[in-house]
Parts: sequence; C-alpha cells; structure tokens
Amino acid sequence: MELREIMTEMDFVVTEEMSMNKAMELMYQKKWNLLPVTDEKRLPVGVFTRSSLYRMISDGCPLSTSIEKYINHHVETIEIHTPFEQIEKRVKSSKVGTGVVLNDDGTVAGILTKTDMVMSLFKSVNSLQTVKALKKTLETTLKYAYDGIIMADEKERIQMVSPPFLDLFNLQQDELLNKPVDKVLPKIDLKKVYKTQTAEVSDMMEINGINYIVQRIPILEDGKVIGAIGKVMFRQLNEVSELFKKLQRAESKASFYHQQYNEAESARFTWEHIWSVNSYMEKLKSSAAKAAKGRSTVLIRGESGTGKELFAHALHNSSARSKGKFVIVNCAAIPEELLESEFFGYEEGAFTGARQKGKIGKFDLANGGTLFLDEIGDMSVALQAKLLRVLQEREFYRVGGTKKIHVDVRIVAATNRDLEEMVKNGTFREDLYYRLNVISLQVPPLRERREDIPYLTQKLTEELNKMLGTTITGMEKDTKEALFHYHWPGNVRELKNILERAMTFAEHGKIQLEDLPDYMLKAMPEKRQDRSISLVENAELETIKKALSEMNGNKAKAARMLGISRSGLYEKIRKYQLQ
Ligand SMILES: Nc1ncnc2c1ncn2[C@@H]1O[C@H](COP(=O)(O)OP(=O)(O)OP(=O)(O)O)[C@@H](O)[C@H]1O
Repeated sequence: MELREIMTEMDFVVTEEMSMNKAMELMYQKKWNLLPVTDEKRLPVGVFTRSSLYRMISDGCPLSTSIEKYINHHVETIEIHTPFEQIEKRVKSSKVGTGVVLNDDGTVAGILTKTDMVMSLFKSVNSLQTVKALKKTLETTLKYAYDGIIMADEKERIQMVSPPFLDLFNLQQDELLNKPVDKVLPKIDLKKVYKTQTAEVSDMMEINGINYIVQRIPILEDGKVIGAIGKVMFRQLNEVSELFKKLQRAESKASFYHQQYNEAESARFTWEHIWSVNSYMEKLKSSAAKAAKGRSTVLIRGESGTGKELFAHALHNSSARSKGKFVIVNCAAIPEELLESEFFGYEEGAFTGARQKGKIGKFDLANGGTLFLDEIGDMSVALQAKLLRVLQEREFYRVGGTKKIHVDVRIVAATNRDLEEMVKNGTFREDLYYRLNVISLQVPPLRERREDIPYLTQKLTEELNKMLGTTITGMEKDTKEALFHYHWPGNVRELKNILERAMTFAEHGKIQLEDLPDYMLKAMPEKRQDRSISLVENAELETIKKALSEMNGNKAKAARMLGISRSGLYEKIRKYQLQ
C-alpha cells in the first residue's frame, strides 16, 4: 500500500503570516488538529496545533493576530515513499498523533494521523483470519488513535476497543470484549451495518457534555459482512467547532449584552443545581427548601465560593414568589454614596446634574419577588439603619421623594463575615442582625465535605465540556488525589476555576497533574507511606477530628455538626481508634 493512499492530502497553504482567525477556520473546516506551516516554497517550518490555538486564546490575542509566535518548530515528518512496514513501526512508537508527509523534494504533501493508519489497516483486511492476525498491531496503534474505535466480528461480538472509546463512555475493556455489541452498546447501533452492508454516519449525540458522531463501517468479504467498525469522532467535533463558534460569539458585543439582559433579574438555579453527596448539605438543602415556603428573612452564611448565591437562587425559585423578580445587590461592590439610590431609587431632579428622569430602586424592582443582599456585612452603619427601617415598616421614601412607597419584598442575605464579632465591635447593628438572622443557613467549606470533591469534579467537568467545547473524559489518578487533598480556600468557585483552566490546557483526553496550577502542586502533601486507609477514609477521619476539636470533644454536638447519628459517630471513633 502506498502512503499517498492513506494520508490526507493538503490542498491549501498555511504560512507564518496567517491570522489566528483563518487558521481556526481551516481547522474547523478540515477537521484537522494540526496545520503544517510552510514557507513560500512549501517547505515545512513548523506546525500550528490545537494547543497553539488555545495558547493564543488564553493570551487574549485578537483574531487578526498572526500565528507566527505560536508555531511549534518541532515537526514529525515521514517521506512519501517510506515502505508501509516502516510507517507502521513509526506510528506505533511515535508519541504524536499526526505526522507531516513530505514529497521527494521536501515539500509538504499532507498529513498522516494515527486514525488514518488504523483505517488503512482495516482496508487491507480481507479475511477474518487476517483480522485476528492484525489484532496485535492494531491494538498498539489503537492505543494512540485520537478517535474512539470499536470493532466487532461476524457474530457481532466486540473484538477490540480503543482507550479513547473507553474513556468517553466510562467503561472498562472487560465490560465490552466478546459481548454482543447491540446489547452492551445499543446507542452505537453497529448492528445496522450487518444488515445494510453500507457505511453511514449517525446524527449528533451527546454524553457527559461531549458531542459525538458515530461512523459505522462494515467489513465485507465476498459480499458478506465479516465484521464492523464503529468510529466515534468527538475530539475534533467539540474542540474545534465549539471553540470556533465561541470565539465568533465573543467577538459580537451584541450577543454579550443580550445575554446580560437575559440573566438579569431572574433566578436561574434550583436545588438540583446544588451538587453534593454530603449528608449535611442534603439536610441543609431540605431545610432551606422548607424555609423557602415561608416569608421569613433568610441569612446564608459561609466562606466565599461555597455556593451561597446558588442557595439564594434556589430559595427564590422554590418559593411562592418564584414568578416575581429575583434581584441581586452586591453590597460590597456598589460605592457607598450610590448604595442608597441603588436601594431606594430617586425622584426626578433629586440631585443637581442627576439624570432628568427618576430611577427605580432595587426594592421597587423586587416588589412581589426576592431581594438578595449579597455581602451584607460590608454595608455601612448608616445604610444599615435605613435598611432596618424598610425591613420593619416595609415602606420607604425615594431619594429626594416625599411619597411613601409600600413594598412586598422577601429578603435573603448572605455574608462570609463574622457578624457576631462585628456586632461586638460596633460595625454591624445588633437590631439589624436579629432582623436578618431569623433563619440562618451555614454552608460548610469544601474541605469539610471532601466527598463532594470527586462528585463536583465530575459534574463540573460535564458542565464545562459543554461550555468550553472540550472533550475531557476524566483525570489521572494522581490528579484526582491532588484535588482531593488540597485545602480549597476558595471552595467550589476555586475548584471550578482550576478545572476550567486545566481543561483548556489539557493536551490529552484526561486532565493530568501538569495541567494543575503550580501553587496547588506546591501545596500537595508528601505521599503517605501508610496506604492502609483509603483517601475517602482519610478525609472522613480528618473531618471527624476537626468536628470533635471544634466541639471541644462533645460527641453529641460533633455528630450533629457532621450530620450523622451519635451511634454512627461512636462507630467511626472505634474504627479509627480515636480517643
Ligand atoms: N454545590 C454546588 N454545586 C454546583 N456548583 C456550585 C456549588 N457550589 C458552588 N458552585 C459554583 O461555584 C461558584 C461560586 O458559587 P457562589 O457564587 O454561589 O458562592 P458564594 O458563596 O455566593 O461566593 P461569594 O461569597 O464569594 O459571593 C459558582 O459558579 C457556583 O455555580
């Protein structure tokens, strides 16, 4: 077989001067992950890859920037007349997924991907025996193929499957090998081609936030189907096409404002959006859902990034006021002198130089709905007095106004400050504190519910795959451990940010240790010598120790804090020999 028959020919030219926009468009149209860059004589000077593109985006380069500085000058090349056996050997040992094919005169002819190679091997198959003989070769090649590939024999039983396929569907090889393909993978629907004997491509499907399509190819011998191949394409689809769309969207300011407009004044989240497997969190959610039904003011406490705002959204959505507006005021973000008019609005001509027309305040806006006062601990004492009056009387005056305005607003407030301490030192009014603190919800920090880390990681990866258009199927074991042991001062927000960063930079389908920020890796503890207790047990032990010390050894209180029964706690104390 000739290399020319299996490679993908390059019928266009990419030079160093090409803009990022054009390069991206080519990657999208051609579905290539790598573009060979040449000089004016078509001699190779480097390659522009998906990670080069990501680097340009993360550096904030405008779309018109030339790709020159982001070219990788290391090029893996293959001469066009290389014998097939040698190509096979090179492909198997090479770490890169795509090679650049050169003509005899050194100019670029095209590219050869590992998937091209696998498919070519199938083309040369002409009997079932050969399929079996090729198995070893294919398995090694498959290991590095970029797409998910599955192969079934004439009895429709799975004979081979590539690692990206297993990653995408979160399956182990044993669960598939020798099993009937339509039983274990009905969605792939490979059975079809045994009947139709013709290759076809599926519609777009979705799993874990990742879009994919399946190409179904029958292997024919003497007019009979002796096997079938399913090729699941997902990486190119998502990474290039979504990125392309996203950038185009980002370019359009109009769409940005449109989105802002849509998001304002409506609560977007419900209890289902608060992901947790921690028993205390589950209880907190159900108490909050009960509180939502009443009229009382709710105060949500907890460190920054723990999900207080999410709780406020869900509270509003499950209350009788869900049809009304959900208005957010971040008390720390508004300048002191504007806070009053933000809250209460102002009458026409209230200030010299003010806008001619009056302005409606947040209290007015939230009438019939919920007003979420975020960072309430950061409000000045003077404004606290005014807020207290509205809460007591349910009435207020606009700035510069003389007419009393009556409102029906439910207040949900949140803070990460120590309000009790602030009351003591006079920076927070005691009477307002009691007004707000009718129902109080304490959202625990992430490090005190470590079992949520793997769960949130999985759910956030799915969400981010959709948002970023990436195809991350999981992470390496040591990376999971690093996340698990980190102390998470920024809580879920920090976890989300770290995942977003890692998913943007991950070169492979799985997040690796090197994709995590340096500051996190430095904070990693030395590897434990004693592996006799599992990571989850270790976290449980740490959480119990902390609860006991916080409650000064009072087991009943510690059990309540942990959301477990007293006997449950005693059992754990015995298990970990804690006294
Ligand atoms: N349990 C959770 N499930 C899903 N997403 C979460 C969860 N907790 C927090 N998040 C996400 O983490 C980010 C921070 O959450 P949020 O803004 O609600 O925190 P906060 O406690 O209000 O923070 P701050 O005090 O800094 O305002 C958001 O993107 C939110 O969607």
